[in-house]
Amino acid sequence: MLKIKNLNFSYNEKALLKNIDIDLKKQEFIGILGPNGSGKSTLLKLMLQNLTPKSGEIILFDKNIKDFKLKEFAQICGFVPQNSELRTPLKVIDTLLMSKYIHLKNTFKTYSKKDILEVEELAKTLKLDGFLQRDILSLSGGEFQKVLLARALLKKPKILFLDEPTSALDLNHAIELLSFCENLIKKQKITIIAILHDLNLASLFCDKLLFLKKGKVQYFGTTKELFKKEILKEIYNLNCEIIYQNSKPYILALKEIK
Ligand SMILES: Nc1ncnc2c1ncn2[C@@H]1O[C@H](COP(=O)(O)OP(=O)(O)OP(=O)(O)O)[C@@H](O)[C@H]1O
Repeated sequence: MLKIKNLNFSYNEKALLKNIDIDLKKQEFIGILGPNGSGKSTLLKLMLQNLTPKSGEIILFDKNIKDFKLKEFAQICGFVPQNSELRTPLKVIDTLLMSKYIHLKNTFKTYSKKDILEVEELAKTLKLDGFLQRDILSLSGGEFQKVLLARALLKKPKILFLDEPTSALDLNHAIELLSFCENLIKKQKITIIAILHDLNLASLFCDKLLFLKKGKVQYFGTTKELFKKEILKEIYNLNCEIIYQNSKPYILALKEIK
């Protein structure tokens, strides 16, 4: 579904992403993990064509992403950023309706009753219905993050890219949001590619993990394959114990004893 072939990227003269080769299957929940500064967001930006590789190819549904028409690419790929550039004082309902703009055939036409119903229905599912008339700038971090998710989903994307989607959420809301995303894989047959920092949330939700370190794909596999003490030490310099619960591995981080 998404293949990356020998991709290299640098912001300046120093190479950042080096010889990235990835082959991702559709309808999976893929987690991109790795230490701060390892290149996770940069890799996501390259997949979304916000950056251009120095060399290599990104192939989506058998087509090089640079050969997609911009509108088609924007329809296929939904993106939930870490911190949105949305700084305009807009109502939540207007922010959400704007994401339907991409589906309007005639851009002079306005939104239909069906669009408004769809927005209201999704808002209800995400427990955002009480916020539709609020200014987006007045929302809490967690509420705002859910608006960004709703905005991405209204485009009905085939792939949903999430950049630390739970960073502003407490554990209960994080699990709620990721469970909602997980259900989308089954119900709407989408693929999810998410940057996550929380290893235990990754264990709960991800089918596969990609561990980046210093701009290289160090490991790609399931949590059962990758959640090993030596691998986590190598990637994060983390001392930990691995605990199994319902056949899923969880990480118990340890403070180093000197
Ligand atoms: N526009 C830029 N110009 C120069 N360097 C950049 C730019 N954006 C990011 N970098 C650098 O590239 C490296 C990788 O950044 P990136 O944001 O991809 O890492 P990350 O793995 O997502 O980190 P984090 O977990 O901290 O969010 C970092 O050293 C960062 O400082």
